[in-house]
Amino acid sequence: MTIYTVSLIGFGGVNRALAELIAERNETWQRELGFGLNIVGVSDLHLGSVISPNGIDARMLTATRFEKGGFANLSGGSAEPRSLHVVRSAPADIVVEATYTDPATGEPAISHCRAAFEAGRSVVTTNKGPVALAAAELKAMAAACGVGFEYEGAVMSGTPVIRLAQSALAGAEITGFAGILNGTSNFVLGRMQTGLGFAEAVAEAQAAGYAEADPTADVEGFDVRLKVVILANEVLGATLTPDQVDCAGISALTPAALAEAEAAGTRWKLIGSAARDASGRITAAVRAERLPLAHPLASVSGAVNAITFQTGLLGDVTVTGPGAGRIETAFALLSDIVALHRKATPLALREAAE
Ligand SMILES: NC(=O)c1ccc[n+]([C@@H]2O[C@H](COP(=O)([O-])OP(=O)(O)OC[C@H]3O[C@@H](n4cnc5c(N)ncnc54)[C@H](O)[C@@H]3O)[C@@H](O)[C@H]2O)c1
Ligand SMILES: N[C@@H](CCO)C(=O)O
Repeated sequence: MTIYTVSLIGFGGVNRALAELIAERNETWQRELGFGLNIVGVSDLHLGSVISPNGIDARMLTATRFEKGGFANLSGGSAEPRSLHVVRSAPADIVVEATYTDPATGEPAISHCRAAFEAGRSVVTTNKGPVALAAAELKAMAAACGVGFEYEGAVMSGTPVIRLAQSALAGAEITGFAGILNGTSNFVLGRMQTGLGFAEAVAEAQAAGYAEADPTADVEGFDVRLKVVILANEVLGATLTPDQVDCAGISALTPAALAEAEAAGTRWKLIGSAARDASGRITAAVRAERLPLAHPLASVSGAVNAITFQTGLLGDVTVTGPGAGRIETAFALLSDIVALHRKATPLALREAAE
């Protein structure tokens, strides 16, 4: 049986949810997936850090209400986050990067990834920054270091999109995509349709764990712009950077504007799209669009996302599912670890025979 040791970098909604899944399902995973997970390091800006080569009890970690700097009370703990130290020194096969997404710099996550690869550790991440801003460099570095780099949760949370497009749709001749790629803004639009104010709707999305640390990224389209860049580069072979994608969000829409659209048989949605034209040029955009109610994306509600891939051989292929949420996104991390496990196990992953 295989046990992978993991370090959790960032212990907010998503990595805490992964720890909960480990606490509840590790034995099932060992039976059904062929591996289990053992947490050997955790760091968080607010809580501090802890390294324990023999493992940290996931149940204790998730059941304890830690105060600021509270990891100092654990054996091997410190009130300081020391994230790079944890990445380098905790004996993890896999670093799970789930700190906040910085849409401008991708930091500190890019540095965490680089340090992990240098230390011979694979990385799985839900952080859009490193993937949108530095994927080419990081993929090359991971390959050179003989480790893995997976990031399915960077787009549409736990709903499979990146691997689906790259694997299951390989050869289908994808020429473009358009979709609802931000759970928070879609949730906010839906709540505003019921008459709730913009600020109250955003607060609800934050409480549900959908929103970014700075929800401006959700409602102004910056989060979708990162996802469009990721998908265009991963699926269409583009080399886009965020500044090449026109971007507008939903903050100018009022409940009255939404109601007026509805009365006219249309609905506002925040759409991210990219397409390759006949000359091979790829263009991409993020903007609120007024869709006819019969449009397949018009009925996608709440934090659900949906994307339609335009393909040469299959026509349109639409995938829909959760686009945000703590457990949903933790599942994406699990799916990344499954992918590492099945990829003939990168060099840094150790097997512990029982
Ligand atoms: N929540 C979702 O639905 C969702 C879905 C897909 C992707 N994501 C992405 O996953 C990541 C995590 O999301 P989340 O909802 O858990 O966010 P969160 O804000 O709940 O947690 C992020 C945590 O990272 C910590 N942190 C910040 N800087 C750090 C550093 N330098 N070292 C260590 N810890 C640091 C913060 O203290 C916080 O606890 C983000 O990048 C987000 O964009 C989230
Ligand atoms: N804040 C993001 C999380 C998923 O990337 C959203 O609402 O879609």
